[in-house]
Amino acid sequence: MTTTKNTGATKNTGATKNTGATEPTAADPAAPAFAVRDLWKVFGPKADRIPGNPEYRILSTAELREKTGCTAAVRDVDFDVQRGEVFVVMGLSGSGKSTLVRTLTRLIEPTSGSIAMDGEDVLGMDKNRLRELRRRQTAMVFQNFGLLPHRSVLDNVAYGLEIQGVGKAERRAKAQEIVEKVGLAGMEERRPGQLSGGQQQRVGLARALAVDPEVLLFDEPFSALDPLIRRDMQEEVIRLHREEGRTMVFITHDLSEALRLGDRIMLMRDGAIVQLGTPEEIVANPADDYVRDFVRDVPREQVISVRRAMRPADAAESATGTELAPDTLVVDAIEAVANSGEPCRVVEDGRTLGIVDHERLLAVVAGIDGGSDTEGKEVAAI
Ligand SMILES: Nc1ncnc2c1ncn2[C@@H]1O[C@H](COP(=O)(O)OP(=O)(O)OP(=O)(O)O)[C@@H](O)[C@H]1O
Repeated sequence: MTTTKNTGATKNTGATKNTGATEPTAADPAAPAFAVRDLWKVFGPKADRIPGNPEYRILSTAELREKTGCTAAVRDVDFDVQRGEVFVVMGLSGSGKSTLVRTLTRLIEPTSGSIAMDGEDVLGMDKNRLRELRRRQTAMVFQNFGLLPHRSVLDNVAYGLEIQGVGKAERRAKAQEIVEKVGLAGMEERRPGQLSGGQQQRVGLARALAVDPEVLLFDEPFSALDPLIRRDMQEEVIRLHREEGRTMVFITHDLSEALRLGDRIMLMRDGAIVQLGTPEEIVANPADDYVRDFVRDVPREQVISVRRAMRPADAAESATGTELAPDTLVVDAIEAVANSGEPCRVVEDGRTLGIVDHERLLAVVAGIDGGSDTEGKEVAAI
């Protein structure tokens, strides 16, 4: 059985303007950027027999491959990407990240399930509508940059606008604006081969931004860059996100990159979701040993907030002492407690939620806070 659920009406049947472009579809303002349900992508012979067959569904990826010759790259995946968030997809090599993200715009055709973008059924889109989705609503940034070697930086950046049919003067003006935005002013006439890796990726980023997409899709864009340049590019993405609030789906296998960029992180293993949560949730409460392995070396105090570290306040404590906001990081709270020489209060809207003291904060640093996700829950004694 190949279940293709209809999670949203197809609002555009591909009516074309005389430019050859399809009228952009009116988005449902309340819908998430992407809503993905029961999604499977199986590669191999007669792939569509796999998702609906309970006998196959319970097999591990390796067993399934052995028994059927098929690879389930994405297995029964459900998630939403909220508008304006940086949604990171993480996992080891072969866990299905690229396949999953490519199914969102049907660069890879899913085997079964449903995908809605802004409430519109992506699997129900015809060819014209799909082209519009790929050219205008989304843009992808790849690891290998994907630049045209014989074109100048400016013309590479303008390329997406060119295939949209935008006139030369207009697209070059727009490209110039974006080139400046990503810090490449003065390099407009160079060829990609005359740029460093980091600069080439800035061109890739600028090309994606030039079409003014709702969603930017990044497939390990910085993994070929050396660490310092990589850091620069991450800062660039954070800055652009802060300035523009664009939805971003970002694939990486680098945890520090995921923690730095992600509003939420989805961890995949063998095509399935192992855990989906904020960086803090994942570091504080890894779902299983696979996730625990990923987060083992994370400096917990730089990710976990006092909301998770606090204990209940007793009557005498609730009115005095230094105040901290609930999202204060433990690393900053340690300094506050040290400076004030006494426990600090976690306060929200004038109400004391709890207390953090040395014991609580050190328990987080030492990773012996019991993975508490309950405000004020007791921690293991240290
Ligand atoms: N066209 C294909 N035909 C057959 N199997 C494929 C195909 N594309 C991907 N796969 C398999 O699907 C699984 C998931 O691959 P995918 O590239 O999505 O993983 P990934 O997490 O992005 O890996 P990486 O980090 O190495 O890029 C792997 O086992 C891969 O071999």
